[in-house]
Amino acid sequence: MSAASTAAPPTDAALAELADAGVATVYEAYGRRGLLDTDWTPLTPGRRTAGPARIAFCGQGDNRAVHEVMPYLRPGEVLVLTMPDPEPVALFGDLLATQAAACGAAAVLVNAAVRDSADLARLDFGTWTRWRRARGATKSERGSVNVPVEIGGTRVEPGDVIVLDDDGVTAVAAADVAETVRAVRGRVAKEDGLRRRWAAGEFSYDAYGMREADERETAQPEVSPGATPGAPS
Ligand SMILES: O=C([O-])CC(=O)C(=O)O
Ligand SMILES: [Mg+2]
Repeated sequence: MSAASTAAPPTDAALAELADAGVATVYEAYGRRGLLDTDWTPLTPGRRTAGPARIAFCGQGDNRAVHEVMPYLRPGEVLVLTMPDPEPVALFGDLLATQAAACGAAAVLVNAAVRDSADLARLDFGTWTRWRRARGATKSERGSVNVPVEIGGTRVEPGDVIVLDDDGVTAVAAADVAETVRAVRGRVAKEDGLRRRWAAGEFSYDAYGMREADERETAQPEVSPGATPGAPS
């Protein structure tokens, strides 16, 4: 995503609109960009949320950077945790989650494992993780905090808006949030209109001209190259 530092922080209203629209709609409205294109498990299915990224890039199998990033975490932010080569090591559990809750995190995204997952599921914020695994992280490598990272093929900068729901996770560059909210509104209105038509019995196959094109193609006799139309083959 683009440089976050120059963009004004997103408004609560913009974040609420992106969260309500959900991952698939935001990703489509953003021109099919920003998807953190890998498998995510939400610990509390049914939840939709959005917030600016607060990032810790951990050492391999190590969560010292998660401890280091915690004092930076602000209300409404999405804590993003990753490591060079994601593997099922628990970077995050109940005790770190208790700190994130006290800071007012909107969500936690763990590109590794979490543990104590039943406790995490009871908290006010949602946790999205690659794996659930008890395997413990070391606490010795410094890592980096408040740095860009790449997750699921998408570069995420601190402050980019992360949108999370049951479908997965997508990101919008901080500088593109206002424009994306407008595009999301357009898409939601368009889909509302289509939903009404489909509910009334109309078919997209007809409305999109697919049936007509298919029938036209079927009606045309197939002519093999070099053959004389009408001549027996
Ligand atoms: O301590 C850890 O490394 C992770 C954990 O289980 C917790 O935060 O409760
Ligand atoms: Mg624990």
